[in-house]
Amino acid sequence: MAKEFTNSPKSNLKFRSRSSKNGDNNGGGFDKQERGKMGSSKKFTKEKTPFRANPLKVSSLESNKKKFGDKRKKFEDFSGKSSKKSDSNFDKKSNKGEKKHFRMNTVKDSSFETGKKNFGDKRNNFEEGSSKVPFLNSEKKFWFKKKNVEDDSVEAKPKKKKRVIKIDRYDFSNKRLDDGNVLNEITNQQKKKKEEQKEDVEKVELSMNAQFRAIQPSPSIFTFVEDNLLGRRRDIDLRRAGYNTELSWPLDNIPFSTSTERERIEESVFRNKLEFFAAAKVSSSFPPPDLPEIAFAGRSNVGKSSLLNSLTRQWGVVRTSDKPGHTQTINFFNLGKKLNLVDLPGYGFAYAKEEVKEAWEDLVKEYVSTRIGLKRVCLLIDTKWGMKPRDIELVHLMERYQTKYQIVLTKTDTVFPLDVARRAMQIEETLKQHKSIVQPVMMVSSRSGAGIRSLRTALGKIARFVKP
Ligand SMILES: Nc1nc2c(ncn2[C@@H]2O[C@H](COP(=O)(O)OP(=O)(O)OP(=O)(O)O)[C@@H](O)[C@H]2O)c(=O)[nH]1
Ligand SMILES: [Mg+2]
Repeated sequence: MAKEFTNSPKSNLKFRSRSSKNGDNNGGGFDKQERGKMGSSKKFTKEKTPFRANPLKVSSLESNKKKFGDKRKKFEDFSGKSSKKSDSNFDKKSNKGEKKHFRMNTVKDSSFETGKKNFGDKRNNFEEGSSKVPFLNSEKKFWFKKKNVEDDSVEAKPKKKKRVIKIDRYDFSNKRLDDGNVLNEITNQQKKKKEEQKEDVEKVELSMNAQFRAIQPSPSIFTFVEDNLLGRRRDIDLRRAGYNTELSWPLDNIPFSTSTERERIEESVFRNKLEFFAAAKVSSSFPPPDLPEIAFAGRSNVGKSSLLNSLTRQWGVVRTSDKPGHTQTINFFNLGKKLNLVDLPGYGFAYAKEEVKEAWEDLVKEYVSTRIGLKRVCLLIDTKWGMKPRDIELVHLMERYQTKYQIVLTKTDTVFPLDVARRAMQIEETLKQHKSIVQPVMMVSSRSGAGIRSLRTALGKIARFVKP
């Protein structure tokens, strides 16, 4: 049904409140639908006692009326046909006896005219037969049709491919660095890398361990280990073998021990009194080479000084310490005017400045390569860790200068007997091509005294062939 908007106070208020609710700005509160209706069939009638909410609107209406009112009258008078048309359009209310009409919008009016041309007689027919608004109906139909056509076209058209954007996870050039996610990604990647590196290191270590475990010691080495009670042993095993386990090693300071003590020193040369007689920081302060010398070389803390004490059973003559780098000079000891024992400063890890350590190393190298009267260098290797690059470096140096050297595995009491045998086997295998090496590899523990007797025997031979 065609609605009528009268300027009655009630209707006006209603209208305003609805438009303001919707927040619509279409022509001072008219929504689109209402406008369409208005353009097609609605009339704005002016009541006798109008109430105008908006004085501006009223003034504009009045001015419109002034502008077009007279012209329209003239036009109606001039052409009856056109006036009829205009009546059918605008003067629908004329049937109800209202006198004055005015247009709200001239543009709408013209569009209405064109609409009328298009729909022409049909509309008139409809108006006669039906009370519904024909233009609206036709518009609705048109809209439905349009929708259907759109649906068809959607079905007919091939589906558009989705645009896939590939993102490079490692490309941060286009991202803000202060973005938390990006930072998280970076830290995650760094963590992953570190873990991978750790795994790689572990793999290498594992493979080295696996290689070590695969070593099969020769029967001669293994029997030597067992005979000398080398390696970590239970007290009961040591007692059964005749050792007095109640004697701690510093108390075992008896050069001429009897069977009731731990072990008798059979090699006479080592029963002699051990006397310190020279220390050298530079090669120029080395003492004259009167007696044959046996030097003890090796990394810091490997147990050089302890071995000297253990060999002679004269604890305290050679100072020892659990702090690496304790011995900082080349110390010369005389043993019964038959043999000189030389305690060398350690190389590698030590609590000392780099320059100082380098100076020690150079001094040791100079000593082992140039010292006249040096009969043997005992190269001490920690049984647990094996040979390190600095040890190999020294070996090469001694090979070059044809200095006789013998490998002595120390601290054998810290590992299992089988591992002692494996380590000895491993070193023998790696150095078997070398010419200046004196076989076999010796294995000792200054703490338990295991293997010391065998080392005395091996070193005692050097003193025996020395002419007085
Ligand atoms: N378990 C065990 N510990 C030992 C053995 N020999 C030495 N040690 C210990 O190893 C540490 C270092 O001993 P040192 O004789 O001073 O070693 P070093 O090679 O002279 O050390 P630097 O003088 O620094 O080159 C000391 O705490 C000793 O008690 C051993 O056979 N077994
Ligand atoms: Mg020392």
